[in-house]
Amino acid sequence: MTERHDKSGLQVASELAAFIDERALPGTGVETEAFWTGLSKIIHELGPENRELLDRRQRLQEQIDAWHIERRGQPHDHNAYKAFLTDIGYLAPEGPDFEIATSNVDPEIALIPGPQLVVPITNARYALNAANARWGSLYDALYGTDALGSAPPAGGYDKGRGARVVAWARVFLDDAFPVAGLSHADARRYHVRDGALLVDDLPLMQPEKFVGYRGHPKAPDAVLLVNHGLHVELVFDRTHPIGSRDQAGLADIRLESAVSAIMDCEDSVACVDAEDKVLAYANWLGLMRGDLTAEVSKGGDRFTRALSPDLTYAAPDGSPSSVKGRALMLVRNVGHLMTNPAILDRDGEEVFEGLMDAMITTLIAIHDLQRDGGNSVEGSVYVVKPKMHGPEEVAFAVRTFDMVEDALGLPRNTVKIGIMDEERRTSVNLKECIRAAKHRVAFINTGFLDRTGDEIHTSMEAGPFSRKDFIKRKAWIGAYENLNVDIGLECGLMRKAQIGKGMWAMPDMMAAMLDQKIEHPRAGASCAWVPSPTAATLHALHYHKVDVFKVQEKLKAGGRRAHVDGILDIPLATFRRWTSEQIIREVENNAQGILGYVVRWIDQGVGCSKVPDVNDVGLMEDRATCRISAQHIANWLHHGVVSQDQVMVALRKMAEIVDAQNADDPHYRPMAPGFDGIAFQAACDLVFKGRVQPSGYTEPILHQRRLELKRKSLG
Ligand SMILES: CC(=O)SCCNC(=O)CCNC(=O)[C@H](O)C(C)(C)COP(=O)(O)OP(=O)(O)OC[C@H]1O[C@@H](n2cnc3c(N)ncnc32)[C@H](O)[C@@H]1OP(=O)(O)O
Ligand SMILES: O=CC(=O)O
Ligand SMILES: [Mg+2]
Repeated sequence: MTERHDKSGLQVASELAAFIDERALPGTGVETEAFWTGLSKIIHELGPENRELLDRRQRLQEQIDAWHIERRGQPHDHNAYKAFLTDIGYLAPEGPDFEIATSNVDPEIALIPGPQLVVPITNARYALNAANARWGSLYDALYGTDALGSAPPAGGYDKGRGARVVAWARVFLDDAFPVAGLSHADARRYHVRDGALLVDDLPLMQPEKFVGYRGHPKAPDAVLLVNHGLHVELVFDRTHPIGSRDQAGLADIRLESAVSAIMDCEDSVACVDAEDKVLAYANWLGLMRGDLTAEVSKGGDRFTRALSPDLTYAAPDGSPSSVKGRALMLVRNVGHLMTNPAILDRDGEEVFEGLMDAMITTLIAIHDLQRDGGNSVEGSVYVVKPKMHGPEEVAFAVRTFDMVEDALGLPRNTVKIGIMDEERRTSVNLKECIRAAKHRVAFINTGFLDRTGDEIHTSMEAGPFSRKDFIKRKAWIGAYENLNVDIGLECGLMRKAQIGKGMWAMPDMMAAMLDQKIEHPRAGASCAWVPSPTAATLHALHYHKVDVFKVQEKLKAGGRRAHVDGILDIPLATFRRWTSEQIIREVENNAQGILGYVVRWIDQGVGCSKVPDVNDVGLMEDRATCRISAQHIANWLHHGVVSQDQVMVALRKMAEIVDAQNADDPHYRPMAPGFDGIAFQAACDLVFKGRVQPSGYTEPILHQRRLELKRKSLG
């Protein structure tokens, strides 16, 4: 039984109440009474509206289901479908042109295209690493991954591999910072004379790209360069193992990498109650106060990880200068769907978690607003709001933050919103969604993973979908990605807000990422998601190659390339000439991803995992990828592509494989041979009850099953 305190009519779990009263509020200038009264007002005034929005989602889904059921067996009539979606209000009329009016936006959001790292906020060690991933070693990223074609060797330093890394990095320098008549590969000396960088004795072709140095101008310890807004630090040290072998003494090339980082309270975490929410909020507090630390033991060493300081330099003229040492941090709140038992309302009902997140994460960010040299130099708070369906839900988020600002005494529009374009009703009404947040919007982003899950769920009754990999190759996704950029540009996001693209979900496949993710900046994205600091460093190279603002200018001049009609093209399996092996392999692949993810979520509270697929490629799995896999099996089950028995056989077979994959984890509880644990049951629920989950989300089942496990372990 949770111990609770009455706070202005709210029944608040005591650990959350203590956290707010004793840790979050002090130092913000917000009175305890004002906070709880404000939260109570928000919960009681906005709660019913929140519920109504969810009911509307449900009603629309039922209408869409019925439309497809009535027409089963008939050819799809696109025009009739579109007219129907307009009639029921799923497709809203598009209003006149406008430009966003977001103010006080930090340069990392408005002016510096670059990687955006996402990290589960409940893991302090990773969260600190993410904040510090503003800077990363190019040499390490190339040496320590498969980026140059082969996996890193075990054992000591491989000189041949090191030489290849150095040569590759010199080509990067030649591309980004050319010197007329000299390759960086042949350079022997970097020095500063009369405010200019000389490589040997030659200037850069674009001398303005030299922006600072550390140490003596004649033999600097570091040189700072900038290209397309991203900094590059050349580190010189002739005593360093690498620098000592380098003719110019170049020991490393450090790249400005994760320009921004999303501290995630949503799909990469497992927060089901007050205990979990306090962990998430406490880490956010540490980041906003700047005093978060984590004890790390690694490779036999133990050390304390803290936030990196800014980097200080002399500008070319010798005056002191600095560059940010940490990524600009955004916080992802949960969406409008879930409730959480951490707080009960005056009727004893769980409150909407999104309202709680809005108030508490903003309160915590006041610690940053009140200090210099912290996160936002512009005095803004950046909240990423996921899984919103259409303009009315965006408007609701805006009103929520209006009330939060009033309660916390913050100037209007202090809170900026990142709109995840990851539900179909948002994609098809994107312009109106942006309009609804025109004073707050700091980014739009194509969260294609959730978006794929919603694609399947929305049209569940339309027929069987293509195999997962083929869904990605159909017309809808190109239209969705293009229209997101086109509308973002049309609404004036260029140089005011980010236009972002989605996650690279294969964390170990860095060669493939280097090859493919350049398409994101080429498509006009000013940021795109990466799963790790190393991926951020490698993805940064793409923004050195592509001048995103030039691309955006060209795209803007060209107008819209895609239309809602393209987005509405449902990626059903048209020919269905699958062999039974292909069908089983598809189901097993999905089952493996679900089980590998769910077993750690339920049993260990880990919200994001790397899970091998059937080809043994480690995939980043979070709630959104789980949503896709579960919805996919649910869709094939519903249309008789596979039977319930076949799915159960696949789940059991893959559970054994997942058990074997986790054999080295001392905390792991195998699912086989009993298949009667809560985690296995949760995976079965996700699949067999997937069709009736709200929008196909996995949260309700995951939360319920994890709470069940927590209750059980407490006896
Ligand atoms: C659809 C969506 O919503 S996508 C958004 C949600 N997804 C995410 O947030 C992905 C975040 N990424 C992760 O959680 C992890 O990278 C995983 C689970 C994919 C892989 O984790 P692991 O197997 O532990 O990674 P791996 O062993 O390769 O690397 C661990 C090291 O990388 C660091 N690391 C890995 N991911 C991150 C990250 N996202 N941020 C910061 N550091 C990270 C760790 O701190 C650790 O370094 P350390 O020992 O110095 O602390
Ligand atoms: O949140 C991101 C997604 O792809 O979903
Ligand atoms: Mg998502």
